[in-house]
Amino acid sequence: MNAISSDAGLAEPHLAEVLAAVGLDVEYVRAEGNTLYRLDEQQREAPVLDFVGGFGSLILGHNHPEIVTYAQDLLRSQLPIHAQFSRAAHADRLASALNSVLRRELGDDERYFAIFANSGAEAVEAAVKHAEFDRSLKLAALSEQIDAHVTQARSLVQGGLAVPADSAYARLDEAGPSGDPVQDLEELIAHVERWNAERLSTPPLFLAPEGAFHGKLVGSVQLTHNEAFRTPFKALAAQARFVPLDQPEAIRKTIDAERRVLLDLAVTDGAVTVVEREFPVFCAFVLEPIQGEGGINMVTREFAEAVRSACDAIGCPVVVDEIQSGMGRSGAFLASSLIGLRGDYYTLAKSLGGGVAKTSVVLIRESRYRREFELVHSSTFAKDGFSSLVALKVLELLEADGGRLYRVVAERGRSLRTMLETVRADFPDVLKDVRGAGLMLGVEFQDQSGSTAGAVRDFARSGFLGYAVAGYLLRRHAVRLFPTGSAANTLRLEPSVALTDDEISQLEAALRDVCSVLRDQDEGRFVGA
Ligand SMILES: Cc1ncc(COP(=O)(O)O)c(C/N=C/c2cc(O)cc(-c3ccccn3)n2)c1O
Repeated sequence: MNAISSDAGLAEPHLAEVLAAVGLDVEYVRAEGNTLYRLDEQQREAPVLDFVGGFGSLILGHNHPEIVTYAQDLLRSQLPIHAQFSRAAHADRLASALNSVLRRELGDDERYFAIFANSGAEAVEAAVKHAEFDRSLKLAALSEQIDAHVTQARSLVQGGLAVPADSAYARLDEAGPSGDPVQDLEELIAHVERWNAERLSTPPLFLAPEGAFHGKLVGSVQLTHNEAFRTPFKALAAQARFVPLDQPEAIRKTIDAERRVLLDLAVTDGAVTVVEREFPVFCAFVLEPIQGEGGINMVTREFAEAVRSACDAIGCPVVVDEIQSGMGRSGAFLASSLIGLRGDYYTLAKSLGGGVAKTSVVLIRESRYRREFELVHSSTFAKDGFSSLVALKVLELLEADGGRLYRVVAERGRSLRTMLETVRADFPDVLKDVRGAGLMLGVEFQDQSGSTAGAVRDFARSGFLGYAVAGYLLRRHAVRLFPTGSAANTLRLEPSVALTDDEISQLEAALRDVCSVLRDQDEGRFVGA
């Protein structure tokens, strides 16, 4: 491994340089289950135990035999993969199957409408677009109500049946009635229309927890907390207000701080008054029940209840992003069901494609769904026959035998977590925390900025310790883990449900070794080949 050094005043190393420097830039030639294969110096296949798991895309593992065989049979059958503007029977069946799973998991019969896409971020974009479509229709209805009230007030004043109330003049900062109630009302109406026009032109806001990751496309990247990903593109899309995951009370404070009203006219007992109507500033609250890219952070039941309560109070939809935590990875189909969080929208992707197809979906509960949205949103490849049928097969495997695989995920997750906790207990000076649920776990390493091992110190100070540790584990133990851009000291573990005790033991030996090297501050071993 080539150490990197920011002490020498070199420009900050880029991730690609770091991956190469620590030996992570490996080409893999085959994959199955939890194993990737590289070629060694003799061009022979060498196994690598993979805990990255496609960043949560492989709950069934690499190239699951039933999925691969099914995909091969589909292609041989010459099924229509792209037959847009026809009855998308396979996508409809997939939507129906997803509804059955949600009905089972959520325990109620409300229907969810499916909008399919091709990637996780695209599903989030569709969710954001639908939420804004819904907000814009609400605003249009509110504006129509206000226009009707203005017309009514104008008719009554012109008919001598009403006059502006004294309190109305306070809005105009005027001494009082001019003697011409018709003229006074017109001034009042002009004030109301100016006020409302200014607010109606205000872009919406989103709410998301600190540490959020929802993709890197134009709209979704503004819901991603990592400033390096988000701030260069701020000008392109509506902004989010981020709330700390450990401060549920911050949600209402943030909402209150952004409160806006529209002005309306009311006529009571012949007096025209100005009344305030809530302006829907927030378009949606978007959150992951278990933050992945943010470093495996759990949303608590308390935070979930605060989100639901605050959003219900302002009529704002809750978008539960299960793109990484869903599809059984937590030990339930939806990780949010483990904390009692009921979404108005759910996004799914990654493992929905079974490790061989690319597909995603946003599911919107019927009471929130705007059917007109389908006329303004589409995608060439979404709902394609191949991906829809593969996703159906994935659901069939997950739901088989009364959800046996979810129970296996929970049991394998307990075994993996027990091992990680044991290693952390033996190396408290090296491992800081173990977090997560099911087979979505994270191990946070202690800061090593003060290490006497120069390379360890440099990597830690450059924010690349996690990648350096990952490089050591790959080079020395043929075990593959990664940190994420937003939590560089936390290695994430997202293996498939096929995880074996031997694979857990192999990981344990690797972790104990690297923890010993860090505890001993043994630079030679850390950077060795
Ligand atoms: C909750 C959630 N919502 C939307 C998305 C976006 O999905 P797409 O990537 O399919 O567009 C993701 C995709 N996750 C990507 C991801 C998740 C993660 O935990 C780490 C890394 C990553 C990628 C490269 C280097 C290091 N880390 N990438 C997600 O996890």
